[in-house]
Amino acid sequence: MANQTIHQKVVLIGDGAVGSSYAFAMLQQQIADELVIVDIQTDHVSGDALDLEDVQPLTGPLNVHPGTYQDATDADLVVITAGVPRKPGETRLDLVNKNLNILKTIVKPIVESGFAGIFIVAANPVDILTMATQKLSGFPRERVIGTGTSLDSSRWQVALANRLSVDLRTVDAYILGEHGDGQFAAYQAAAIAGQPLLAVAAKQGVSQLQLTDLETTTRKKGGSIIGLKGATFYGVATSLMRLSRAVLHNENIVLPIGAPVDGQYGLHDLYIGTPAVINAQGIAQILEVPLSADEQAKMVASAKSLQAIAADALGD
Ligand SMILES: NC(=O)C1=CN([C@@H]2O[C@H](COP(=O)(O)OP(=O)(O)OC[C@H]3O[C@@H](n4cnc5c(N)ncnc54)[C@H](O)[C@@H]3O)[C@@H](O)[C@H]2O)C=CC1
Ligand SMILES: CC(=O)C(=O)O
Repeated sequence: MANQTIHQKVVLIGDGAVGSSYAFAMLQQQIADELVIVDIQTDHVSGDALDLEDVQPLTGPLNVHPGTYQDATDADLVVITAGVPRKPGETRLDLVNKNLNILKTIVKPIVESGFAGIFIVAANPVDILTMATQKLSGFPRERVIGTGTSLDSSRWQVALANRLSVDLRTVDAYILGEHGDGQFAAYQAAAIAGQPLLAVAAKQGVSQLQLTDLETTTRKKGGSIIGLKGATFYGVATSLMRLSRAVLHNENIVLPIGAPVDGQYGLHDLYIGTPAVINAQGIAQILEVPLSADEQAKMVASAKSLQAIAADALGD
């Protein structure tokens, strides 16, 4: 990784709601030394960089400034949030062609800059765009990370903590599969303070049907927020910040991501939501969550739907 020990540099592509929230989170958390922001709306980026630099006296130095794709030449991370967001009633998959065309204009000049770091992708449909980033860049798969079901897992953890009245930090539970309608909760492996989720729920009189309703609400939460305020951004921006920290601080931490499965769950040749170990090399290890037969069938169905879209959009 370029300049890992000397000067950590991140290039953010896309300074909209998600991108600017990510930039703010990076400044709050003091994660890199330099943050370069690139967007076709150049005046907006200039204004945002000036606005963001005033955070520094109260947090600490992080050189934030506008830039170009050429800035990726010595960057450790490129974070892609550029794209058209989902409109009310639109699915993430409706976005595929629009955002694929935008992605093509980004990845090529980044690679041509000599970038030798790690890509993190959040633009939707994120599983397809992450796969496309890997293919267009020709980078090793472990150096291209998608946010996958990171946001969905956060939503699920919040929902479980609220429903079961437990401290959020004791909830160990993941949403797997597509970041979209094909996602599902992995119940067998889920735990609250080390106790199986299903046992804790049963003890509190919460039925599987009620958990399934909660899972449905979680799946629909993005759409609900978009219906109310037009977009969602704080959750995924924080997922991006957390992933950035895991890479830049070489954390070896397990996080839910969009991962390039290679035999896990019997799947190959796609990015899909599952936990993985993240460190300075990118995806150090993809973890396979133990699934029930029903959950495994959902994983395969989710993969099939993503592969069909990838075949249409990417010609695979
Ligand atoms: N993976 C996830 O969990 C989530 C993903 N998203 C996705 O993130 C993406 C961004 O969402 P928002 O920030 O809300 O959208 P936004 O419309 O606020 O921002 C998008 C930004 O991309 C910029 N842009 C467009 N084409 C560009 C190009 N060729 N080069 C550089 N910049 C370019 C636009 O000028 C704009 O500033 C969308 O695809 C959205 O669906 C949003 C929430 C959650
Ligand atoms: C927009 C989006 O992908 C979400 O909030 O889940």
